[in-house]
Amino acid sequence: MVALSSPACMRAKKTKAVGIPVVDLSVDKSVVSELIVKACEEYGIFKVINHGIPWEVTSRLEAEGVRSFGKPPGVKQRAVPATPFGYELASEVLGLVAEGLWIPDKHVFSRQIRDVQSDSVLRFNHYPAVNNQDPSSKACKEDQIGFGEHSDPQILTVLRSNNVAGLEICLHDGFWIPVRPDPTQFYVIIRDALRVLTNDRFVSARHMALANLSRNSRMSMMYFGAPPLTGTISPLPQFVSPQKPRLYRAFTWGEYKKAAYSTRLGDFRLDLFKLRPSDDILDLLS
Ligand SMILES: O=C(O)CCC(=O)C(=O)O
Ligand SMILES: [Fe+2]
Repeated sequence: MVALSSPACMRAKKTKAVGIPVVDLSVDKSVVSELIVKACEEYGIFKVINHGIPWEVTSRLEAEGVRSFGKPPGVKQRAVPATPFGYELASEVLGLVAEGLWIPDKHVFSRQIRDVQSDSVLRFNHYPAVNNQDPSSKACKEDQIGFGEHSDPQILTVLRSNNVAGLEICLHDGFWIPVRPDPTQFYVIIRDALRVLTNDRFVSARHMALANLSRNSRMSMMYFGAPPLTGTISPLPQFVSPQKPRLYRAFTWGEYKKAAYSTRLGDFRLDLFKLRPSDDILDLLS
């Protein structure tokens, strides 16, 4: 399946040489948690190293993914129930996020994905190798989009790809930067629900994947950490003040998921849940 981009992303893309933050999980917790918070505020994405996930686990899962796809052409996606891949790492990162934000309840975020009813999934994307195309061709990049511009709706993503490039991230200032593939490490991407919980203190990075321009196929796997369908997503009191009024009404993950599936990939779905100055906050909270 090819996920087409919305017209909004057909504008010219700018790129700049900026590195994505790297977080070493083996160093002192207070240092790591501070770095993670900074990365979530400024980029909405970071790379984790020294994560403790054995290489055999990742490569076995990738081999399963490759087997499950077969060979027909086109970008394909396959979602399966979340396995331990990504789950432990996501929980650890969310604990560190709470610590870095000085929230006394260290499980305030990780609880959302640890619930037995959690709606988390594991997804494989496959971008087949290109055999008949000159990879250096000057074709417009927008014609080569494999997975269009979007932000992910859940809490956070743990992404790992093989050694073939394709993922790009949009920074605050509208610059797009390529995310260098690193099969031994993981990227963590902040998603819309975590952005809402922090009342926009964190950014949910818009990203896309280019169609494969390489002679090797690209395989990415992503753990999407999500709350249960009935789980409430609402700015936490710590992030709301007279200076920073509440930006969103409370909604359930089920509601947001429905909105995500009934809008186009590139739409800014959070706008549907934004409070307007005329909204009566007391009505919305009751
Ligand atoms: O395949 C990739 O690298 C990214 C795909 C993606 O953003 C998604 O599946 O949500
Ligand atoms: Fe995504």
